[in-house]
Amino acid sequence: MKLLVITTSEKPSLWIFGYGSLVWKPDFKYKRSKVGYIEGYSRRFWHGDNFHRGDKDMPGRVVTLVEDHDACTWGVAYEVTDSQMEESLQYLNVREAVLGGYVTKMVEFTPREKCHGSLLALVYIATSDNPIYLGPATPTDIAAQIAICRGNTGHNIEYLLRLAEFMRLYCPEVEDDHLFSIEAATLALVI
Ligand SMILES: N[C@@H](CCC(=O)N[C@@H](CS)C(=O)NCC(=O)O)C(=O)O
Repeated sequence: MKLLVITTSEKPSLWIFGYGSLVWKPDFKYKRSKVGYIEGYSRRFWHGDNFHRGDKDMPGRVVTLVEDHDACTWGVAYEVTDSQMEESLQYLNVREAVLGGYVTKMVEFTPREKCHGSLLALVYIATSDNPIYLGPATPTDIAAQIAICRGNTGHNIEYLLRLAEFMRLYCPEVEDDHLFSIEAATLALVI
């Protein structure tokens, strides 16, 4: 896949859009970040995770993007420049692609600050032909799975609650029924 590296009078750079664990744990060096959204996708807990938040016997549930013409998904875009580009892509290739089953796509990102125009950004998406793709389930069933799964990086509950916390802190105006219904159902199970 060809990446769109933006070359300006300053320095070549690449924007990477995160909408799941990347919003609260990018774990790579970047020049700056912007909160904003991409259009035409919904965020769904429909991807399995048998490494970070689950294992082969009990895969956890993590988010991916599904095409949805009328929807938009909020997250964070990170700008990486110079050596940060190679370092971040190498790191994310292992974390997202090799261990997570995500593939890359270029999408149009719109920052919240309206004074800035839209940007092209790289995003990691797990498609339905992915071997660990779990697909749709009710919030109750997704919660029951998240409540009992953990993996090499930690509990699946942490993954869910950190994402919900990000949305409340940085996107308080956004109504994400899918995310918050799963959060409520999970907390009802564990508290
Ligand atoms: N690609 C999405 C989702 C990324 C994601 O959650 N990937 C999992 C891999 S299955 C991950 O990195 N997990 C790390 C963790 O759970 O702390 C994003 O942009 O945030």
